[in-house]
Amino acid sequence: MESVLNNDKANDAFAGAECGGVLASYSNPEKLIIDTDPGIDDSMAILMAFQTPGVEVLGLTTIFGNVTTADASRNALLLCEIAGCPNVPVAEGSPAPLNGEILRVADFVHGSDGMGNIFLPSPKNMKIEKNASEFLVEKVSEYPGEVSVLALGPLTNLALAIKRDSSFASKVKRVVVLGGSFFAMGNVNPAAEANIYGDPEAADIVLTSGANIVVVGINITTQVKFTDADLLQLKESKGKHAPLLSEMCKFYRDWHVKSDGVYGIFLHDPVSFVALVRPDLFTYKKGVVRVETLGICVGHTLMDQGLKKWNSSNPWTDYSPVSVAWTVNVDGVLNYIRELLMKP
Ligand SMILES: O=c1[nH]c(=O)c2ncn([C@@H]3O[C@H](CO)[C@@H](O)[C@H]3O)c2[nH]1
Repeated sequence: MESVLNNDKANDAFAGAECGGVLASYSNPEKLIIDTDPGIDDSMAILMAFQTPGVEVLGLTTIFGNVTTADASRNALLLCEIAGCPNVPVAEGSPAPLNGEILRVADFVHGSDGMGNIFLPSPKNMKIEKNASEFLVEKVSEYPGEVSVLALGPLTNLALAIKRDSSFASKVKRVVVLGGSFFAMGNVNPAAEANIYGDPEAADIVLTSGANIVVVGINITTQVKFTDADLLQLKESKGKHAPLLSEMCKFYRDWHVKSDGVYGIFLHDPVSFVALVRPDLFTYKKGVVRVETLGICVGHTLMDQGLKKWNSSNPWTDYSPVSVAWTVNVDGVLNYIRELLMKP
């Protein structure tokens, strides 16, 4: 897979980004919508996107997961303001999964404000009137084949966009999904990862939709950590958003110590953003992915790796394959994240 940034431009990658990260020299910026439930690591990824030259953030769409959908919209508006891009639209998404039942909001991971209990003042701007699925359909229809979506939360809004417009899957350029855990354990329970668990029906619709999809599971993202030493380096750095992010990360770090015995943090959402702009830092395997929607393994993602010619058809038969991140260049991804977050 090609990098969004060609080599010459990659060398300039951290110089002089404007709002939306678009440099004048980028005649063809990557148009991006971030579907998100911010969330501490979501906030990191969003601020990284705004700082990345060659990436034009068309808007943020919001979803429940780490916080309620209403709080996700508030945090998304705040993040646009903090990034210096207050006019980037925020379209609020579904308050609940397709089956109507929110099983949990992960305030124990992100604090009751979703930002590590730092309780920032309210944003000045308002969400737009269009809802998330309307906004997603509108933008992919306006720029067919040009809009990428970075999906950092449960996939309800994307499933609703697919239901709203049967050509959505063919018009979206690419969807990078942070979700699932492939042949590894989950983070909600042994079977399920939080984003897929948040709306398994939606995830199954999106992953079998035929869209050009890259899935980054937590079997990949948990390989990329900021240790306590990295967090200290972030705090002491001259990064534009370093003071805010290091304040936010305290709560998230303490959760990792309690929950995983990790003295640091997993960089789930930033790693997924890197998969979008530097796909060359990962390898991929293609296969059909289905999601369990019933029983004790609800939310489990299971991929047919294509290792066997099945004797009869099964629930994986005849669906389009997706690209599943298989390996990650940990140092390459960490360096990319450090550059974006720690450089002035
Ligand atoms: O419910 C959760 N439990 C966790 O342990 C956990 N660790 C991280 N996360 C968030 O869910 C996504 C990855 O599964 C990211 O947005 C994390 O912030 C978690 N959510």
